[in-house]
Amino acid sequence: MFGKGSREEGWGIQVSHVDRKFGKRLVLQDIDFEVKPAEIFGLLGPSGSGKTTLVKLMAGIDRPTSGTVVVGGVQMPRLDMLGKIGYMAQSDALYAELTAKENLDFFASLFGLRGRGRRRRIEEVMELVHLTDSMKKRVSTYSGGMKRRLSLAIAMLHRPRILILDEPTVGIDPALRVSIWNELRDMSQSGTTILVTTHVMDEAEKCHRLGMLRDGRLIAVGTPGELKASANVTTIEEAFLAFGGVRG
Ligand SMILES: Nc1ncnc2c1ncn2[C@@H]1O[C@H](COP(=O)(O)OP(=O)(O)OP(=O)(O)O)[C@@H](O)[C@H]1O
Repeated sequence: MFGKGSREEGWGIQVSHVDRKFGKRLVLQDIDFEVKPAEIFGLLGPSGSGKTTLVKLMAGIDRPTSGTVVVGGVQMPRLDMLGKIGYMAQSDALYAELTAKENLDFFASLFGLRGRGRRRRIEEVMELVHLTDSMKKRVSTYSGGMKRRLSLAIAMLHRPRILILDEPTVGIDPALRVSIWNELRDMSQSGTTILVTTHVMDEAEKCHRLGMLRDGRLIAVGTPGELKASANVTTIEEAFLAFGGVRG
């Protein structure tokens, strides 16, 4: 199911008994699950349920209060893993006064991409997010959706083994959303492990497996089919409500 990447060991993510506290507030509680190599794993949950807090631990930009996060066999956070992970945060980390091309060049340098390969890869990712014609425009003139697309292009630039995307398709129109999901599927088929957060139910259906978060707890994990079957419902939305104990 997961294509040729499934033969490669070690590029999964293991989250083991993770708690994250901010002061006295327990924002993540005993989170325990695994993302398999080359899988598209979706984290689904309402606003404030802890999705961003959890993906930051996996991206290695925060550390758990207790428990462990292991990515590609390495316990996080670890600085030398950052080059192997593509992370797209919810708020865009772009230089507004620079053009898209200058932003891409900057991140390409950080990732050690050089020469003709770098130019080709920049063209590829910009084509993918339909921004080729806006390559030379300043990011300050971009719309919100264009900034999201540029952030996605940057996250994919260095062909990371693990791609962590926090709400990647917010503000992106439906046609482009479809092409981005097609690309995510292709990447997973060629071995990239993808963790994506969403509250869009039809996107959740496209993931190989889902984890449902509610109030900092993982209330269910499984394929979309398994989750619907075990809740005896026909939609992911209903399954989420059933697992949360709040049937509509
Ligand atoms: N640095 C912090 N200090 C204190 N509280 C925090 C901090 N970061 C997050 N929180 C709290 O943790 C909870 C979970 O936040 P988080 O951003 O992880 O949720 P989310 O599921 O990603 O929500 P959304 O979909 O709205 O982004 C929230 O109540 C938030 O206020």
